[in-house]
Amino acid sequence: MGASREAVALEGPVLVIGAGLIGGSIGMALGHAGLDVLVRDSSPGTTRLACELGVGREVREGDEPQMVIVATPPDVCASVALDALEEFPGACVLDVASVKQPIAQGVLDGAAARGLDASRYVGTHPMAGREVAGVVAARGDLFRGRAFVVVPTPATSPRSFALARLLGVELGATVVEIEPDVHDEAVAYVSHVPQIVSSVLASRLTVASEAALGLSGQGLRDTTRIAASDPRLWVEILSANAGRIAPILKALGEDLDGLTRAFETLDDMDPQPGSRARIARAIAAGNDGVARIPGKHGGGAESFCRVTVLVPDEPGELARLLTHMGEENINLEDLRLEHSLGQRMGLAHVSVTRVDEPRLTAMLEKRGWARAGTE
Ligand SMILES: NC(=O)c1ccc[n+]([C@@H]2O[C@H](COP(=O)([O-])OP(=O)(O)OC[C@H]3O[C@@H](n4cnc5c(N)ncnc54)[C@H](O)[C@@H]3O)[C@@H](O)[C@H]2O)c1
Ligand SMILES: O=C(O)C(=O)C[C@]1(C(=O)O)C=C[C@@H](O)C=C1
Repeated sequence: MGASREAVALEGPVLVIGAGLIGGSIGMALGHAGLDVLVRDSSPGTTRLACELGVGREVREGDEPQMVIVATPPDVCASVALDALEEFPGACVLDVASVKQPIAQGVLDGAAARGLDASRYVGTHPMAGREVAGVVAARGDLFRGRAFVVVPTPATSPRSFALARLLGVELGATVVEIEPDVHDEAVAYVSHVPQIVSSVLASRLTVASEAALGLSGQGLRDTTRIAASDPRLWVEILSANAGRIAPILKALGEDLDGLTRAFETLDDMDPQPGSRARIARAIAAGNDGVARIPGKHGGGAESFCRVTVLVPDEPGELARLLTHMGEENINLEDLRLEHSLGQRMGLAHVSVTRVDEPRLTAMLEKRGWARAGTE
């Protein structure tokens, strides 16, 4: 498939079906690039909201999209894609779901049964998202610098494949081609099991005391951010990849059982030899695993520099820091706050481009802000 590419341009119109976080973010990015973006959601109110938020415009009679992007939950992707193949006979139809094999199979089987042209279908998966759902959380720069996986089926035409690649490029992402089952095995490791572990870990906090939670630092926040994800969406994603998730969870369970035994014996008056070594091995194996993740923050953030500034916990202080940056014409790329109840200082993690970093450092010094580190 990769070898035979046609000269084709992504010109639009592009119809986005499913105007949530991902569909909305794609629409915003493509609209920003000057394409005519059409929006359709099963909820008419969401369609209107998406249009008001700048995702695109509503579909009009006679519209003939060049591309249809299905950004609905995974359980309905295949049927929505099949309906789109039927409704728009000139369009390339793709989906962006987090699992690929069952959807590809559903489209191929459905197309054969309904006499539709499956060569116009191609699966994709932008490897970027957020823990919040819905179009209100959409951002046009969500996919910049991230992987955009293109997952053709044996039926996908070179034209559809080329258009899907062009979509990834237009989103500012790095295009990667993978087969459906290889994709699903990969995301079980890098996305699905991490989601489950984060959720299970965070669920332990429901029995922790208020006093304990008041001590929460960045370690807990780093490991639980995605525990805020939407259960309705994730039950569909995870159940569509159950066979690949189960063995990884089983291995994880065995690791946890071994560690549990080690901690139980360490707690005895006469601990068994080897328990400390077992714990050390577990932490060291984690070092090995994390060292294999390419790029510290994943993709695009590499080009940013994160400066941590101490901000007094007083009204208006954060606004004062941002005003100082604005006055020096330093563009804020991202901002994350770390602040725990009862602490007199908060940490503002301010991301700027590497080019802006020296000016930010100089400004902080000049205006008397304390810096707690730079990454
Ligand atoms: N959230 C992420 O981090 C992420 C990242 C990459 C890919 N994905 C995939 O993108 C897809 C959308 O996820 P999301 O996070 O944007 O979800 P979301 O809940 O924010 O949006 C889904 C939208 O689809 C609409 N919808 C549901 N059924 C529909 C139908 N039959 N026809 C038209 N619209 C319908 C909903 O009303 C909603 O507006 C999923 O398949 C998901 O696996 C999600
Ligand atoms: O960063 C997040 O919030 C995500 O959950 C993104 C994430 C991921 O696991 O990397 C989640 C699901 C998607 O299918 C793709 C991306």
